[in-house]
Amino acid sequence: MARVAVYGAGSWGTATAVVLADAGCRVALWGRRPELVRAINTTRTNPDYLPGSVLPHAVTATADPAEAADGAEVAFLCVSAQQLRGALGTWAPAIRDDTVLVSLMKGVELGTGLLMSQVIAEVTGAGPERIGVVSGPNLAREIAARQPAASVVACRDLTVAARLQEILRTPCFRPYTNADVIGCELGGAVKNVIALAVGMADGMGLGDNTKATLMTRGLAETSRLGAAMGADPRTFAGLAGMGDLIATCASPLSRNHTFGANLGRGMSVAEAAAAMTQTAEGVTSCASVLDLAKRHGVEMPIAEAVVGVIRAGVRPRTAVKELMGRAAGSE
Ligand SMILES: NC(=O)C1=CN([C@@H]2O[C@H](COP(=O)(O)OP(=O)(O)OC[C@H]3O[C@@H](n4cnc5c(N)ncnc54)[C@H](O)[C@@H]3O)[C@@H](O)[C@H]2O)C=CC1
Ligand SMILES: O=C(CO)COP(=O)(O)O
Repeated sequence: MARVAVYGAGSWGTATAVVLADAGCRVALWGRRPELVRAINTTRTNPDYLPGSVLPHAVTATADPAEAADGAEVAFLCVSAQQLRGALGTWAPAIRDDTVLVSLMKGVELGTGLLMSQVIAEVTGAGPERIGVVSGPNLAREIAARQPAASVVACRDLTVAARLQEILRTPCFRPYTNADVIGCELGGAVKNVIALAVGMADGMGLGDNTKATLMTRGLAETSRLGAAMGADPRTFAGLAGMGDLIATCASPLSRNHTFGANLGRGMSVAEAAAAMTQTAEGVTSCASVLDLAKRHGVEMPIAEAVVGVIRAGVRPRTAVKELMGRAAGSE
């Protein structure tokens, strides 16, 4: 039985712990707050982040990073993207040198423009053969309810990706391997920004033509950035690209979509933020995505419009007018 650790007992860390336990692993789930850890171990649920889902007995929560790391073949990392660097700095001394480090996150670090795999490499010094990513259309509540879904496990070393695939595979969760770590991470991070835009469209009462346009052109700008960063263009047509974009933009369960919809209905950014109890990564990562685009000389008009709304107080209706007023182009 593989022993694994999941660092971060939020909604996705907890849902992934369920998948891993279903796949036959013994799972140590690290949580920051001892009271939540106690609640998870005594009620077999995560009342704060995944209420209603019963956790398998193979999942044990702990607030001690060393206890979580003990004997772990893989450490899955899942806090909000801007918190990874600091949190990993505290976990890393407890984690063995041969443990594979896997990001479950979908964001880009502000200031550095680094993807989560790159932050992991920088903080721990781990090589690419020890760093993986899981990304795909995986809304936590549907995964925890064991609805059939697929995902991508990416690692530059495909032997490691195949091992991760084995560790995560269940009758309800089907991971595909990919060596394109950067493409998978970009697909996940940028779709959150596009989901904010689609949410705004929904909130403004706009229909399916508008949303399809945002999703398709959003994927086009994601692919342009990916090409400039050396990603494999095929990744964006797959689960970590189009798949996740569709799920997130279509689902009322998506926090990014919800945040955008609240803005579209007329809430201010502060009001929309106050209405959230969980992470909507696109709200912070939109600025780092746009920063990456500028560094690579890539045009990302939808991401730019989202940054305008979130950071500069542009009204969503004005952002739509600006997008529609851009110079005509070819597809
Ligand atoms: N929820 C979902 O459906 C999915 C989420 N993701 C990604 O997973 C990442 C985490 O998201 P969720 O689990 O959904 O967020 P969440 O808001 O449910 O949980 C965030 C977790 O991070 C912890 N945390 C925050 N700051 C911390 C710090 N400084 N030190 C230690 N822990 C800290 C919180 O206590 C909480 O456990 C995001 O990048 C998100 O995009 C990816 C796939 C699906
Ligand atoms: O990444 C996700 C689904 O794949 C979850 O999206 P949200 O973070 O918008 O809820």
